[in-house]
Amino acid sequence: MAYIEPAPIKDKENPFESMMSRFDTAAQHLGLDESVYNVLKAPVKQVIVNLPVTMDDGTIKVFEGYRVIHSSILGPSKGGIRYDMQVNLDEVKALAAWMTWKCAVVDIPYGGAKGGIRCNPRQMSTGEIERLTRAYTKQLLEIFGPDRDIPAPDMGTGPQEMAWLMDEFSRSVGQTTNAVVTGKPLVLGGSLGRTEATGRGVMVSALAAMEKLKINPYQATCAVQGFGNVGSFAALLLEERGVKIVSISDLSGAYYNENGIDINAAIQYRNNNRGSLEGFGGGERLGNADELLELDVDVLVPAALEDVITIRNVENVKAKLIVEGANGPTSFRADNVINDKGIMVVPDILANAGGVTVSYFEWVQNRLGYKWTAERVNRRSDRIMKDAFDRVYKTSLEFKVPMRIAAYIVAIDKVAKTYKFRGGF
Ligand SMILES: NC(=O)C1=CN([C@@H]2O[C@H](COP(=O)(O)OP(=O)(O)OC[C@H]3O[C@@H](n4cnc5c(N)ncnc54)[C@H](O)[C@@H]3O)[C@@H](O)[C@H]2O)C=CC1
Ligand SMILES: O=C(O)CCC(=O)C(=O)O
Repeated sequence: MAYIEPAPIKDKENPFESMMSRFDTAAQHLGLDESVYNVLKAPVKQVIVNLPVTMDDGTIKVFEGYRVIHSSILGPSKGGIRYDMQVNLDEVKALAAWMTWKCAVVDIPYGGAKGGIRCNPRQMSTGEIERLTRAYTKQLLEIFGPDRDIPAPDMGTGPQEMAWLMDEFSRSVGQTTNAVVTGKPLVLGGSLGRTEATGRGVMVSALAAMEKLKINPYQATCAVQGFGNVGSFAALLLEERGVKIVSISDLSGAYYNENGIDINAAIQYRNNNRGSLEGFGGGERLGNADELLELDVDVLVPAALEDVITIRNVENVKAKLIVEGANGPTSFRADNVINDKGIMVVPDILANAGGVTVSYFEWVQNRLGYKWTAERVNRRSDRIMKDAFDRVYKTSLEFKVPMRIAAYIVAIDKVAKTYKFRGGF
């Protein structure tokens, strides 16, 4: 079988390499046959678009956008759109593949995709972001569709961008088509519970893992990197269940309070401060924001970007449990050290799957023309997250592998079996 050799250590990690390394290990455990391996290892479609946008000063700036469909074997492809200066094809390819595995782990009928535009939304006006979003949608009209490829928010995007995307798509097809995108504002057919869903899933999987590790939430400490959609809700919901959040961070820096940070106050501060924790007084500022990753806490929740736990700092990580709110926060070269240190990792494709799960509920509600209560959404997504955790935990015992490889085994097995039954791709 044509497995990829790990590349030599470089200055910069490559998330696609990290994804492939875990995929290869899981494929070997499963004894995946070569033809299926070859089908699953590469994305089915990679689109790069140039997006000319008139800026507020009248100049025209051209942005590069991407949409990668990794697989549609389980159903229409699903995955967020990221606006960030680091967006590049390898990153989007990795994120798209993670969506395939994520949807399979939680057993929802979607394939995997991801999109992104290399831009800095914090330096753009609302009008510029709207024009950029509409230009991206126009270029991808033939890719998107409620039964083809369904985008959602990711880093740097939220309900407003999804609303513009939905509007642009609807105009082009001549009818309101709200099921083309999820993570919409409630008035446009968004689902109750979607905003909190990813952080809520992080909380559910963290509590399930703490139970296995016999960590009492009421005596546990936690540090959360990233205070956007995922990090802030994960922190809030863990705090509500008794966990003391001693440190939080965002682009402005990291903040530490040994008595526990008041997360509601931090959220309010951020909301009134253009989305930033800059100047937050509820904790002392750490000299270097990355110190947060090395704090002596029970639980570490990386909820910002890829490759923050790497071979360079993993020896210093002291947490007993890492729950990956972000996609790809741990590079594959750090895996062995983590395993040797006996740290449990609830991997991204399991821990942050609450978001796509409630996106699925949103799509179902849009197609039914019906709205579920928040109680129904939360009850069903909590059940799905807990069942997925138990499935992965059981597989890790059965195959004697860490939770991350177990999650890939569960996912690849499901996609491979579906592929074999369908055939003919
Ligand atoms: N939004 C969603 O539903 C889902 C998001 N994810 C993943 O979760 C992660 C975060 O996404 P969102 O919360 O949606 O993004 P967001 O844009 O709402 O927030 C990102 C946060 O990370 C912070 N950040 C950026 N660079 C940082 C750094 N170097 N150190 C510390 N903080 C930093 C930002 O300041 C911000 O607080 C991403 O990896 C994303 O792919 C995964 C599943 C679903
Ligand atoms: O909600 C969705 O459809 C996808 C969210 C996403 O991009 C992710 O889970 O990484």
